[in-house]
Order: sequence, then C-alpha cells, then structure tokens
Amino acid sequence: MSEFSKRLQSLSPRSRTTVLALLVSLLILRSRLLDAPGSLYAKLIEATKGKKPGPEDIEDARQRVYIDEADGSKTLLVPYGNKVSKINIKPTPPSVLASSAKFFPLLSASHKPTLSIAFLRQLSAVLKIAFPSLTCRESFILVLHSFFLVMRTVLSVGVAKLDGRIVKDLVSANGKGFLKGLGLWFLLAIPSTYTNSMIRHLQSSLSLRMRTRLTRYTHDLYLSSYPHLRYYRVGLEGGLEGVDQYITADIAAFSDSLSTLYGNLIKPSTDLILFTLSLSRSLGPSGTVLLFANYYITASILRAATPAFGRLAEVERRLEGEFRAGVGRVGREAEEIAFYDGGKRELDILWSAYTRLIKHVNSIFKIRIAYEWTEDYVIKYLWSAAGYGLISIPMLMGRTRSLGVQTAPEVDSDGPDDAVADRTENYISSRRLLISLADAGGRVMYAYKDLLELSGLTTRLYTLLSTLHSLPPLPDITSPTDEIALEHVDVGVPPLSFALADDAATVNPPLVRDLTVRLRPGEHLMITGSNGVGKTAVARVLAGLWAPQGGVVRRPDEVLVVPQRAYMVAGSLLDQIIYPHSYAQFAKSGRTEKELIEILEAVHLAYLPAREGGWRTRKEWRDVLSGGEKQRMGMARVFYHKPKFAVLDECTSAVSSDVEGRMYEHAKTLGITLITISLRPSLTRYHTQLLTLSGDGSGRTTLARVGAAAVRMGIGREIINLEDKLREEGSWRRRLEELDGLLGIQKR
Ligand SMILES: Nc1ncnc2c1ncn2[C@@H]1O[C@H](COP(=O)(O)OP(=O)(O)OP(=O)(O)O)[C@@H](O)[C@H]1O
Repeated sequence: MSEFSKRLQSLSPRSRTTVLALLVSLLILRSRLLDAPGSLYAKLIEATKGKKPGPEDIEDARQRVYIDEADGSKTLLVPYGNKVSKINIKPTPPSVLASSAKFFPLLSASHKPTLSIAFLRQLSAVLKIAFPSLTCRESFILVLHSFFLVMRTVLSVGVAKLDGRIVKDLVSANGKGFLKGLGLWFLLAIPSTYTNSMIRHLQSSLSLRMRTRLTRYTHDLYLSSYPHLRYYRVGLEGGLEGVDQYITADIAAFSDSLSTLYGNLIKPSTDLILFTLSLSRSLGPSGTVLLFANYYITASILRAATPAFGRLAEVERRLEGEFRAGVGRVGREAEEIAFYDGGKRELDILWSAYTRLIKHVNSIFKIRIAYEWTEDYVIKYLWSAAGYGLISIPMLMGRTRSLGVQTAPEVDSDGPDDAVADRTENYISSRRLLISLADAGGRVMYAYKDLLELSGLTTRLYTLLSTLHSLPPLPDITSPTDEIALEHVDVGVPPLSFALADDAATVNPPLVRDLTVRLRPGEHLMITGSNGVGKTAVARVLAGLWAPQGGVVRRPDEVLVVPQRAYMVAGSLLDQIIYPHSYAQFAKSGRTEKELIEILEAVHLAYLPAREGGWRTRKEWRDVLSGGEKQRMGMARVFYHKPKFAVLDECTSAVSSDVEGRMYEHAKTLGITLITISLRPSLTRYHTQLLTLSGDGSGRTTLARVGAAAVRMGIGREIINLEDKLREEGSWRRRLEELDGLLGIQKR
C-alpha cells in the first residue's frame, strides 16, 4: 500500500486526481453491481436459495403464461431448463398513450429524412418514450455510459502525456525515470481497458433497454382493443404496410443505431475539445486559430460531399420489409402454394423483392466509396499535413511549452541535451495528440454519417407511431340494451384517410344503403346475397370494426363474431376453445375440463383431447386440424362464451350439413341469438328473419320473415324439386330390379 501511495505521490497533481477518481468510481460500480438489492448478484443469490420448481410447476407456468397482479401489471412466467423466471410487465396506461399523441403529428408526404428541425422533433418524441423520466433506469445507464466515455478521453490524454514522458526519459538516458514511467504505464492500462469494456457493455445494455421500452409502448398502442382496434385498422385506414418489419427489425435497428451513435459522437467530440485545448496550449493563439480554420474547411468539404444517407436508410428498411413480408407470406400460405405447385412462381416474386433490396444496398455501397474516399483523404492526410505545419510553428520559432506532465525545466540552467529532450517530449506529445485528433475527427465524421442514417430510422419509427396515434377511436355502438338495432345504416369500406397529413379523405361508395333491422333476443337473422355484395361488411359494422357511413347502430356488449377462416391461437388445445380468454381467466372462472368436453361433444370434436395427447398439448393447430375441425372449434368458442348474439359469417361452410344443423339447434338451446351470413338456403329454417342484399350494385336490401310468402317461394321451389324426384322413385326401383335380374343378382 505504501508503495502505491509513493507512486501516487510521484504523479503530477492532475494525473493523481485522475487515478483517484478512477479508483473511487470502480469501487462505486462494484458495490452497485454486486451488493445493491435487486442487483444481478442479489438476484442470483435469491434464485439459488428459493425452492426449485418441479415439472408440474414448470408445466403450469407454461400453460398459465402470466399472472395478473393487483396493481394492474402482469408477471410473465418464462420456463427455461428446470427454472421459471418471473418478469413483471407494467402495461402503458391508456392515459399515457393518449397524452403522448400530441407529440406525434402526421408527417407530410414530401418529408425527407435529413438533419433538420423536423428530425430533432421526431427524435425527441421517440426519446420521450425511451427515456420516460430523469430517474428511470435508462437515464442511469446513460449517465454511467457518459461517465466512462469522458473517463476514456481523460485517460487517453494521460496516456499521451505519459508516452511523451517515457520518451523524454529515454532520450535523456534517465533509467530510473524510464522505469517509473513504465510502471505507471501498466497501472494506467488497468482502468483504460476496464473503461473500454464497460463502454461496450453499457452501450449494449442501453440499446436493449431502449428497444424494450419502445417495443412495449408500440405493442400497447398497436394491440389496442375496441374502440381503437389499431392492429386491425393500421393497414386498412392508416395505409401502413409491413408493420412486422417496423415493430421487430426497425425498433431494434433504431435502438442500436442511437446507442452506438451516442458513444461514437460523445467520445470523439469530447476528444476533439480536450485535445484541442491541450494542443492550443502548445500551439499558441495563432496556431489555435489555424487549427479552427482547418476544422471549418474540412467540415465544409465533407458536408458538400455527403449523400442523403437518411433517405437511403429509410428506403433500405422499406425494401427489407417487403422482402420479409414475401417470405412470411410463403410460410403462412405454404399448403395452398404447394397444392398449386406454385413454388416457381413464388420464387420469382421473392427473387424480384430481394433483387430490388440488394440493388439498393449495392448503390449505397457505391455512393459510400466516393464519400469515404473524400473523408479519408481530408481527415487522414489533410489534417496530418495541417498538424505538421502547426507543430512546426512553435518548434521552429524555438518555443518550448510544456504540456503539463511535469513542470517545465529551466532551459537555461539545463544543457542543450535537456532542451532537445524537452522539444522531443513536446513533439511526441503533440504528435500523439494530433494523431488522436485526426482519429477523433474521423470518428466525428463517421458519426455524422450515422446521424444521417439515424434520421432515416427515426422517420420509420415515427411514421409507425404517428400513424397508430392518428387513428381516431371508432364510434361507440355498445349500449345497455339487449337488442341489436340498425337504423338507416349505410355500410362501406372505410376511407384511407389517415395515412398522410395532406391526404384528402376519399369516401368509398356504400355497399349497403339505408339498412334498418331490429333484433330482439330469440329473433334469429339470416343474411344472404351473392358474393361480394357486402354481407361480411355488415358483420364488420355489427362487430364495431368498421364505422357505419351513416345511420345509427346500437348493440349490447355481448356479441361474438365467428369468421369463415377459423383462427387458431398459439397455445394448447384448451386455449383454442377458450380464446380470446387466457388460461388464467379460465382458472378464475371456476369452469371445468368436464364442461369443455361437453362443449366438444356438441361440436362433434370430443375425440380431440385423446387424439392430440390431452388438453395441454401445444401444437401448430392451424396445420394439425382439418378445415371442418377448425370451423367446429369456432363454434365450440361460441358455446364456451355463450354470448347474447353470435354473428356466424359462413363459419360452418366446411362442416357437414347434419352436424351443422345440430350445432345450430344447440346454440339456440343455449339462448344464443344467431345472425348467420350464408348462401345455404337449408340454414334458413333456423332463423326467423331473412335479409337479402341485392347484387345489382344499388345497395338495396329486402327483409322478410321466414315463413312469409317471399321466403316460402325460395324453399318451396326446392321442395317441389325434391317431391318430383320422389315421385319417380317407383320407376327407378323397377329399373334396378331389371338390372339385377340381367346380372343374375339374387336379393335375399
Ligand atoms: N379491406 C378492404 N379493402 C378494400 N375493399 C374491401 C375490403 N374488404 C372488403 N372489401 C370489398 O367490399 C366488398 C364486399 O366485401 P364482403 O367481404 O362484405 O363481401 P361478401 O358479401 O361477404 O362476399 P362473400 O360472399 O364472397 O364472402 C367486396 O367487393 C370487397 O372487395
């Protein structure tokens, strides 16, 4: 210890402060990482002490997925190996989402990502989400990161000075001084290398934490429920394609780019300031002025030579998104494509998307060659030449200024050798500072290019968030009523009105006009009409997915819509029946697996749990179940939730008629009022009203009571047809007997 304090004493006051500051920071950091409650170390200790979960606990966690906490947050259960790790997730409160909407006005169509006020506005809006408060964890990491960045610069200055001192001792053959310098060199290497690894670590943590914040915020915004339904409307009304690319790759790229850029900009900028200060002391005022003139000329040349990296980065992300969407589509529709043997055609489509992407990336590479050539030439060679010129001024003019490693020796009292040694020290230190300066300058220029690219990524992220924020809520059609009422309702495809700020909203012509229907419980309605007339469009209005273009819609809360294409959720067999409920809600409701079996019996799927290996089996149900089985599962959900009204949109088209009939009867015995969209006249008899949408483009509708003359006419025709066939039965039988006789078949 005494040796250490002696070494400390031998350092100049500034170097001593640096070493001491470093040691204190190391001690603080050590305690923060290891001892603080909730720290990694504390968590490890806690994890090893707690009871080990058994296989049932792990299976339960896999099924349960999360626990609803009393404070509204959710604890996510993540089983891995033989452990279950718990992660608390606090959803973004709707009030926060609503209050941040004002920071995200829509961009105009002519917006180009570059370094401008608009970019700063977008960046600050996104940063408000990534850094919600000054005391959040992200801010703490940022401060710590900044501290280490400044520390690295301070240490670099220390190393530069020490370098000069070692050479000075060598030139003046001062063996003791040289060894002392070497010892200090090794000592300084410890904090320097530690600082470097901490910078890398903190940069990655910062990126990950920003990504988590932004992803959670975007998820909470995107997957909003009624009345916003943003996940459903962002493509249709917001005009935003490939949201998956935005939420997955673009947020990650933005977080990475920003955290890297921060390090890349702060470090060389601090370097530039500190090195310039150090250098200007040895260069004198005229040298300093020349140094700044050099900076100005360089910046002007490079700005003129910089291409629009922001726009290029934005286009690259969009093309990546298109390629990704293409691959995703092939994966999703694999069976359909395989039936048509459409691999070759899909290959052409994917290849064209990929070619568009790589052509663009290649053009960026080419543009970069010219830019990087200019940059290298200016920073490496122009700056070095300027540096030599600047150092030579005090040298040639006989000035021997010290850079402060130690007090300047008296030139007169020491001999000419010392004067040479001092000049050498001065030269080495200045030269090293100049090299570092050129390096810092180069990195600032790189950071400038990265900043332009960041502007492109920021525009992507901002576009997603502003589009999501700009989708207005749908009009509230739910009311405390137990009937569904549509009064003079016009139904049409919603306009693409929110994509861009300066887009004029164009209203699509209505598919269905002036529709008036009133349904009380027990009054079952069938909607029919030829393909594409707008039957599903009416269901969308009833579900609250599309706002009616005119008129009034009222309905109770408990309306369940079953679509034609049955959706299978990721999860267990049990999850399929209870969807959209979670296992936690099922467990809380007190309902049993026996009830679920009864439901499966009603849809003729009682064999499924045995066939698939139990309720908790997790499979890709979309592929495992047949088309008809998936549709029956859709009906099982209706029987599980028992809503007041169920809108069945051709959701039994792949189910055999006998099972379909029994499912309809069962729904009615459960007290569910049915609104069926179908082209099958055989289903009419389960309903009391029939709504026919005219296919002549006028949007007219006719409503008739089932049993009334109009409906009877349609069914009557089918009955007459069948009776005609039955009348011919006798002659067919006789012919059959004749044929049997000819073949010598004897009936027993
Ligand atoms: N998201 C959309 N964007 C643009 N047009 C749409 C959209 N959804 C539906 N349409 C159009 O609205 C019209 C009515 O569609 P809808 O799905 O209601 O028909 P449908 O009567 O249910 O037909 P089908 O019997 O074939 O299911 C169609 O011409 C369709 O192209």
